[in-house]
Amino acid sequence: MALPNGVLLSSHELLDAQAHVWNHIFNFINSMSLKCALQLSIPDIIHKHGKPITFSQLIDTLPINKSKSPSIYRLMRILTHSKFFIKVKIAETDEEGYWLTPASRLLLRNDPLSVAPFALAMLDPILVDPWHDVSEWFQNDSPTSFVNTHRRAFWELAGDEPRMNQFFNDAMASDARLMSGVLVRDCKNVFEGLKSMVDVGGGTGTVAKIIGDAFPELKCVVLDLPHVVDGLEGSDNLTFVGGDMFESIPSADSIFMKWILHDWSDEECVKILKNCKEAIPNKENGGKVIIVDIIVNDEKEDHEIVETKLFYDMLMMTMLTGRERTEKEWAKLFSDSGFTSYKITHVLGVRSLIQVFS
Ligand SMILES: C[S@@+](CC[C@H](N)C(=O)[O-])C[C@H]1O[C@@H](n2cnc3c(N)ncnc32)[C@H](O)[C@@H]1O
Ligand SMILES: O=c1cc(-c2ccc(O)c(O)c2)oc2c(O)c(O)ccc12
Repeated sequence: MALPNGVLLSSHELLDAQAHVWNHIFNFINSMSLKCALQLSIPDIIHKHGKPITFSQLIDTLPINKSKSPSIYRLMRILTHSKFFIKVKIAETDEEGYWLTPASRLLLRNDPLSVAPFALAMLDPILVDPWHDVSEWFQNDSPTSFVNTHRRAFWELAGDEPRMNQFFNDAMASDARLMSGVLVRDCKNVFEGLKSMVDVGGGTGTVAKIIGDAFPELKCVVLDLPHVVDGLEGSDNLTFVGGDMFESIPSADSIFMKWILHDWSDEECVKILKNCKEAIPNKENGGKVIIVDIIVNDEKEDHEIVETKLFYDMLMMTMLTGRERTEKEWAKLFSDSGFTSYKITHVLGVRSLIQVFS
């Protein structure tokens, strides 16, 4: 069979191509099915049930119009296919029931590590609408597609929409809990021996509290915008400072930045990193910047991991002026800011830990 441009394809190739296109057209159905299950609290219902739940038990518990029950079967079928639920045999009755997978355990609402707030924030129309206008953004002079759609920057809108602000802060805090647990468990050596650390853009201090508790000798300072840290209480080894990382960063022998640099352009990152360098006065004594962020590496990695990183890159492009970077691009930022060496540790899933030295 020939395509209009004369390329010859077998029937098999043609049908595969069609399936590939359809799969991509409907990719959003994965996201929206997930959103629907979260809004109906299906993971929580199964968790509360304490053992695999049969279809009829699930229907009895769900707050739905019961005439729609057969459609729940279809929702559960696609979410089982995408590994959010599994079907298992229930020993006593020989019936089948739905049970949670590691992915849906992360969607339980009251779990400290819950990704549910992040999912609900990212799938809210406010954050989905700008995706419809990306091509328009390419053609005009708006800084981001988000600004093009909403006429104001992300933070300005978060300030006016309490629902968005709450979702976003909860989303950041749950990731911070998940990640700091892994950091103090698997990356102890990175923090051992440090006397002071500033968590730049550390939000409400979730990471600093967990690291500070694991290393009581370490004095932690959280620097964030005044409206974020105003009124927050510190502790023996934790203080909050309201300020602007583009102006100056308090002095310490180490600086920590999680999920900061990917929000910003190269020029902005160099400004922040130069301020970090200024803040570390005692360069002989092991001063360093500790970065937790994505490194794009499209050659050696699993397809799903690479795709997730590229999703993040598009997210940063659409919502903010940031980007995800390859190791080479990171190295250039470090040398442009006056640092001499860096060391990468890959222990944090999609993200990496980078230590940067003066
Ligand atoms: C993506 S969040 C990351 C929060 C935290 N590091 C985490 O990973 O959970 C970015 C943070 O940077 C803060 N931020 C934005 N602009 C800033 C500035 N100019 N100076 C200091 N902090 C800033 C925001 O308030 C927000 O808390
Ligand atoms: O939607 C997002 C928005 C922001 C964000 C907005 C304004 C800022 O001034 C800032 O510093 C960060 O950051 C994100 C992020 O870091 C993620 O990993 C995922 C999503 C987002």
